[in-house]
Amino acid sequence: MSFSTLVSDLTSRGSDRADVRSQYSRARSVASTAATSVSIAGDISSQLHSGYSHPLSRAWQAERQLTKSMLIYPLFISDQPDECTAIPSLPNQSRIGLNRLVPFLEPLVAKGLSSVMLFGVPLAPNAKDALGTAADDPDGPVIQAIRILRRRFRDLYICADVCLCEYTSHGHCGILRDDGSLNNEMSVDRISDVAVAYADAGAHCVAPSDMNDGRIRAIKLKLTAAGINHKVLLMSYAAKFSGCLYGPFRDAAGSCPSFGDRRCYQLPASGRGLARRAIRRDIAEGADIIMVKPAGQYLDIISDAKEIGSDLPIAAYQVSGEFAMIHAAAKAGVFDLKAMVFESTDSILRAGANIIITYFVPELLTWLES
Ligand SMILES: NCc1[nH]cc(CCC(=O)O)c1CC(=O)O
Ligand SMILES: [Zn+2]
Ligand SMILES: [Zn+2]
Repeated sequence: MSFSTLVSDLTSRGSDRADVRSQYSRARSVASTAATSVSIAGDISSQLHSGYSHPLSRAWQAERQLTKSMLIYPLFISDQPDECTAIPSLPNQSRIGLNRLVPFLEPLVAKGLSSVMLFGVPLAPNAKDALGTAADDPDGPVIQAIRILRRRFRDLYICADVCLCEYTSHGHCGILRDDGSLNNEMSVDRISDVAVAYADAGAHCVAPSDMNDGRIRAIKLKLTAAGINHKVLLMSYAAKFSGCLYGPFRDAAGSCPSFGDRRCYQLPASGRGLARRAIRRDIAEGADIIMVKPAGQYLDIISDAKEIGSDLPIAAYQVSGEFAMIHAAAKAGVFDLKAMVFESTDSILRAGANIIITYFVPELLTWLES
């Protein structure tokens, strides 16, 4: 670090004057010793502070910069057509009914929104049962939303999350045996039917988040049998970790399990090897996109996914808990919201993702404008 960059670093960090003065004199004494002991010509490779305080020269350091086309915005579609209810644990996010969907999205599409991920929220009494029947109800929120969006927004890319937990009475991501454990075979059969129903309604991409073994292959086979495989991408939530970052989502979607937890089908936080196996397995089964979720706490897994799936797009889901944490910390004055959001998305891109699913999409569309 040269003397002048050290000083400009110190001043730009906003230290107060006295502080800067004392650090300045310390820097000067360091610099003067350095000047006598280091030959400038002999050690050029140690000089990394070559003037990147300018925003453009900072931007040039990035392998990839965030663009609007990398973003997918998650939406909670309610079965109550006129609903537009704020979700308390997810700042600025709402549950939206079918009648509110187009006016809600119009300004975002005008700002460059390119893709959404749909989650259905059945609120009607008796909407939930043991088989998650409402998941592929042709009049249900997801299938209807897909049809409306395809008709109204010609260029919008529509992804549909595929799972049963929003629709099952027990809140688990599949069909259960009498002893309460997941019946993998029945679950995969049901999940793959739901995926085909969403694809058939016009979803460009189906994204199974249930984690049942063998679902990627089953979905591919059924899409092929239905003659629509050529129209739809299959995005696998391949490396999905169980933890405490999904709480606000479960509030929003009403998908909290009524007993037990998701530990038998979601990965343990420490399970890097398991995640690598799941990524390899899902690629072998025919996944077109590999997703890692959550994002910020699992950057190494994103980088593993990029290495293992070097020929596939890699998506990262900055989940509800990450979003809520960043909001809460910004509100508490820990940092500036915008600066932190870009720091988080830069980290996700640096780790190797090229698609980011995040609740910050509306803000990012505004910030990426300038
Ligand atoms: N299969 C449900 C599902 N799909 C996406 C998320 C999490 C998204 C978020 O927290 O933002 C979850 C929650 C869960 O596994 O309980
Ligand atoms: Zn689920
Ligand atoms: Zn799930």
